[in-house]
Amino acid sequence: MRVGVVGVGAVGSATALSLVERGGTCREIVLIDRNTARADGVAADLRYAAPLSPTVDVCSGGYHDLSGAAVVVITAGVNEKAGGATDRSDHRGRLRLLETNAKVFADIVPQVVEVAPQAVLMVVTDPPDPLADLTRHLAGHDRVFSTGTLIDSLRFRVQLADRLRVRPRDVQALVVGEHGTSEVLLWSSAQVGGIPVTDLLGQDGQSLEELRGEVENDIRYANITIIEGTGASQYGIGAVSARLVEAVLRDERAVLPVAAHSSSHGVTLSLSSVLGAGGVQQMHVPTMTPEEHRALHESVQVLRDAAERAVAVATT
Ligand SMILES: NC(=O)c1ccc[n+]([C@@H]2O[C@H](COP(=O)([O-])OP(=O)(O)OC[C@H]3O[C@@H](n4cnc5c(N)ncnc54)[C@H](O)[C@@H]3O)[C@@H](O)[C@H]2O)c1
Repeated sequence: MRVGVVGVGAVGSATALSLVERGGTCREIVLIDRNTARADGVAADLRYAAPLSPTVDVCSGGYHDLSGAAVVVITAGVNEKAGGATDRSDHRGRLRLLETNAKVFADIVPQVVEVAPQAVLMVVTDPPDPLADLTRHLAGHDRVFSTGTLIDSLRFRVQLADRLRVRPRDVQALVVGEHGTSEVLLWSSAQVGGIPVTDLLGQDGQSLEELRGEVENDIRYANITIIEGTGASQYGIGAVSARLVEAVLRDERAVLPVAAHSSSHGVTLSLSSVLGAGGVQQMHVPTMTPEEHRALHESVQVLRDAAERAVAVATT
């Protein structure tokens, strides 16, 4: 199985490393970047690590090398730091990168689809959900999804686990909607060991409202906190991206909060999605309170506007 990664910056190289280290996910990884020297360098670096994993070849190349690829991961484009999207008070957040990265996608997607018409296309570049809508438009097919709110859901689980002093693996918690500032944290269904987390939190004197505010803030702006330290958020999303490629290649039908086009919402958003061969196979709306429904509705409006803008920018 061949997997392509287009955009070999911080996120693309972390994704490729995670693919190599997961082992057995794919047989061949093709790295493409407009900065060909960078793609060559990352491929050479990873090739020397590959003998420690089950058999996998890593190479750099051009779009023609994607022929026969089962999945192409798109991580090319400007990131939050370079694109000026690191201000916590700016509600647009990652949407500030929309216009610039829509133009990058107008360059990349047709070239990918020409050589790999059967490939599932996974969008990581920000803002990933409107760019996935744009990718569907440019590709002319529906085998497109974005990493969506899986990374946010993992962050939610980790933050809750810290406060509950349990391991994150045992916390079930979802974030749905936009991977961005309008995302919706589903507190009402967050559980540990079958117990609502809201029954367990706030027992040490801190009010539940205050604690919720703190957690929401930590998750909504986790990318900025990381960027303030390192310049780019890469390892978490790299691991997420490799895990999602694996779910597609193995036709796992894994239930994960990733984003695909929902015909009932008329836009790409994260819900409880079933991921396997061909990408997202089903999408289900989790049980929510009326307040959570309202917040999701607002997130959908944000995403619809952004998707329209992305298509307009890329096609004019
Ligand atoms: N979905 C998520 O949860 C998530 C998490 C972290 C970062 N991101 C996003 O991922 C993207 C990449 O971030 P990064 O930190 O790796 O950026 P980066 O600047 O390190 O790398 C981007 C790479 O894209 C390449 N590129 C740009 N235009 C190209 C084109 N037309 N064709 C081929 N290659 C091109 C650049 O040469 C560069 O190597 C950003 O949009 C960032 O915001 C998303």
